[in-house]
Amino acid sequence: MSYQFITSATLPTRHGEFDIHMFENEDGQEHVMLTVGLPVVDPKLKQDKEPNNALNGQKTDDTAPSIPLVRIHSECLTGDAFSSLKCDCGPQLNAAMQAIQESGSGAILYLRQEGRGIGLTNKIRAYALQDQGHDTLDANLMLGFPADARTYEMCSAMLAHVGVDEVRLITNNPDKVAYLNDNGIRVIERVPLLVGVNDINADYMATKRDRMGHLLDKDINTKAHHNK
Ligand SMILES: Nc1nc2c(ncn2[C@@H]2O[C@H](COP(=O)(O)OP(=O)(O)OP(=O)(O)O)[C@@H](O)[C@H]2O)c(=O)[nH]1
Ligand SMILES: [Zn+2]
Repeated sequence: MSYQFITSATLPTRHGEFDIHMFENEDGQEHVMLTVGLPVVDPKLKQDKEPNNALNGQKTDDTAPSIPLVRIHSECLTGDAFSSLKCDCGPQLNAAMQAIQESGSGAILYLRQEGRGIGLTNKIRAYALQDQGHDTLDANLMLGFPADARTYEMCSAMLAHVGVDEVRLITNNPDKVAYLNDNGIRVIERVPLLVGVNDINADYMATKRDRMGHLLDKDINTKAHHNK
């Protein structure tokens, strides 16, 4: 699948101003990238790596803070827009936007892969099964879906648009780190992000840790009481 840049504009937010870039694949599926301090690379200059780096004004030295801070965020309408307490997505998105603004250089890749890639209606079907006592992973399997149906293949094209091939990645999900490292984007550092844990989603977080390989503290339940 190929991904094409369509258009961009500025986007002022309560965290600060971002540039918002729109990408589309052949099926018309849209993905969104918010950036700070990352000039667009002229595709005509792409063959020559050194001039691009100089053009970007980044990576002029090799110290970690000059490497852009990047968050790959999968769409979660219920968490991102409706303040759902069933997951940690909304607080994660806000914390990442804030951290990227403070760092002065970075990107949010907002991937339209709602419900770990099964879509919103199927995620709500999975929520209905969770209302009956099944966990997030079993609910997906009971509906005939894999535990996680996402891909990160669009990330390379999106990051190439702003000349980024090394990142400090904000995530607890080792799949994202592995995917980037295997596909030409070097993850220099994984930056953990533990926000938005509460009494309602503590079991969901524990399932992600115990059954889905997420790199989360052992004492999530304790954290729930002072990290709302
Ligand atoms: N199918 C399904 N999707 C869910 C459920 N809860 C959240 N999601 C989706 O899961 C995605 C977020 O995935 P998470 O596992 O929370 O986090 P992650 O992106 O893998 O990892 P981090 O980078 O550490 O946040 C979003 O697309 C949500 O819509 C659920 O119970 N079932
Ligand atoms: Zn969510």
